[in-house]
Amino acid sequence: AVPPAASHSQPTLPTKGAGASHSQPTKPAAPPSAALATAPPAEGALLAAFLAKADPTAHLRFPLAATPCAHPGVTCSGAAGITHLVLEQAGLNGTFAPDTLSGLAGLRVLSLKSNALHGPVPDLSALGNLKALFLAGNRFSGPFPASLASLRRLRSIDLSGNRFSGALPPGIEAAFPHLTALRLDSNHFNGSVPAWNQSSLKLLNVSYNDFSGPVPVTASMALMGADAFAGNPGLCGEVVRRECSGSPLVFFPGDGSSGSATPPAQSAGATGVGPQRQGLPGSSAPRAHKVKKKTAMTVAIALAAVLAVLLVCAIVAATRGKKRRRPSTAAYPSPKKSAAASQLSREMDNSDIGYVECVPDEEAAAMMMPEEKARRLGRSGCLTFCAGEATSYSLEQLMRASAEVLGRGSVGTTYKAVLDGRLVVIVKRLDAAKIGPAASEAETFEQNMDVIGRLRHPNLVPLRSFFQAKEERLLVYDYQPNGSLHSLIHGSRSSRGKPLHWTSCLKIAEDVAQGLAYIHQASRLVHGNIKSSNVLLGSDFEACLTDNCLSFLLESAEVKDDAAYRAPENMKSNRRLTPKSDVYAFGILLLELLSGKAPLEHSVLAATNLQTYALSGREDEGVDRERLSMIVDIASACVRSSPESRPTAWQVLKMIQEVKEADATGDNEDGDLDLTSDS
Ligand SMILES: Nc1ncnc2c1ncn2[C@@H]1O[C@H](COP(=O)(O)OP(=O)(O)OP(=O)(O)O)[C@@H](O)[C@H]1O
Repeated sequence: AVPPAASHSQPTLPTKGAGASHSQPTKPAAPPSAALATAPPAEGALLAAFLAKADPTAHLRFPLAATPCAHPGVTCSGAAGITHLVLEQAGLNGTFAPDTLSGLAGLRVLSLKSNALHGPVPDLSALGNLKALFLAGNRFSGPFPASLASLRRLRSIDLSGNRFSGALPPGIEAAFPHLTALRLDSNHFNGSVPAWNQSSLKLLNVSYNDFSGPVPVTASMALMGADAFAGNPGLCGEVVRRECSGSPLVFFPGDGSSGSATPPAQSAGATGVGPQRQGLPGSSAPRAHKVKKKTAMTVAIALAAVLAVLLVCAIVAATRGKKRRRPSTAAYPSPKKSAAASQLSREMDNSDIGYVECVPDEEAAAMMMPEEKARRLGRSGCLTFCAGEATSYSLEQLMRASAEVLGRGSVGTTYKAVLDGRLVVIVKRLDAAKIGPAASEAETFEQNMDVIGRLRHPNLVPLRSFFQAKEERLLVYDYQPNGSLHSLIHGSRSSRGKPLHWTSCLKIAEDVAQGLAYIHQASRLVHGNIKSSNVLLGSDFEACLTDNCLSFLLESAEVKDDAAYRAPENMKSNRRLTPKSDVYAFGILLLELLSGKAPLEHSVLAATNLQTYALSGREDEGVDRERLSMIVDIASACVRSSPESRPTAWQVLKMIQEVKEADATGDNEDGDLDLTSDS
């Protein structure tokens, strides 16, 4: 993207605490009294080393080595030494040399704004006290300085108006817990925009880059407005008011149903949307009738390639003298009996994993497979890591992990596994008997997992990696330490649950709506199994949806004990799941959250006064009743019988946020929500 000439007329971030204005070159960064302090002699030398490269023409004429604190732009503070270095519009036209400023351990503010520095930014990870970094308006190039990710005190970062390029490092959205301002505009960054959700964030600008894909739906980012994302033609989503067109999904070719036997044409007609653009379809009908010849051939070739690779791998493994693990003959462990941790491979009672047949010889794999796929398989010993994230454990480590069974859900058994005694993950082992044949077809499974694995949002439990071989399929998720919303609301059997506090309800409702809106807009996916046991609480008690979009795995759309969340249109007719089915389930969840009661069956909904039902058991003190009933109104809109008249997840999110805002400001005037379906 070519940044507009005017882009730098935008206000730049103030150099907080520095007292320096943009138009006042190298003005001292702190009150004069601070300048009386002295920096350790070594700091003067480091500064001199920096300037030797950054200011090759000695434009600044710094009397550095001896008395750096006396120079304009340098502030020192007692034992901390140099705390502020503000060299703005100082004519620096060289490079930022490594091992120079990174030695200023007490540095809190570094501003090199509006110079002509070029080349990469060196490793700054030693600046553990840095709170503000301003490098705007230079010619820095290379990737986003990855070393910044370890500077957890950083609050303001301005890299705008440079020549940085490439994708932002994975996990960068969580690197700065106190982030207040981030400017990356007018660079050449590409890839997806991370889901920053720090409540402290007041300014974010990623405009005029080459970012693409959906703008994540988070409360903080939604506040920024479209301008913050302008000039990235590939961005889409509600925030930039551009529809995300074309689904990256490649599911069962020609099949438009989701766990349904409904013919595709009927399903598509019912919603007016083509089968490739909606939901995660599953199929119980014989695939042979549905798959076109060409696709069948492609699949056959791919399968042959996979088999060939497995064969080559097996030979390689055998010649390397790798030991196969003995398959265990123990029966499936019962969830109750398996409280004590044992090795995951033993818990799983499966020989296929033990074969580790697909520990591929990279060269052999490359001969048989497309380069990209071979690279991925080669990287992780057949564990595929999602969203381009680095391999952080191997299949072997996973198999060695101590594990306990947490439960058996609709698609398989869930284990909590501890890898090498430190990393805790959740492993979902899919049950071949419960998965539809189409979903378990290798190529389809991988493609779907690839798509689902790309979902990254603070309110979604991320799928980190997956594995498949023969009949075996594993999904690895982050462990969420604080239990499920179901346990929180209903308690254990011994302790009767009661409705959660109003502010918790509001926060959880917003979190879940954010995650859901993201799923719907990001890839036009459908969650397919919204319920309180699939809402887990993260380390900060943030609510996160899990089992995202796994409904495509199910052989049939039948859901036994969770029927209450099922939208009426999916009850009998087996119509495929749509975003509006998710909205229905969300409405039921909202009523469950407010009332503290079990989810309401559709058959009794119509005859129930939802306001009385949801609010009668609540004992809120000092809470405006009006707000409570506004949330019930939102839930009522979600559970309307006709899918068309339900709001979208995005509209639901906006309404919840309105209530939350009104609650925070004590505002009574704007109490009316627009609950019409096309609001
Ligand atoms: N990422 C996770 N972190 C912590 N606990 C988890 C995680 N994922 C699942 N669990 C817990 O494991 C248990 C079993 O989950 P599982 O998904 O197998 O069953 P379910 O949610 O009851 O059914 P379904 O498959 O229909 O979603 C649940 O109690 C759930 O709270």
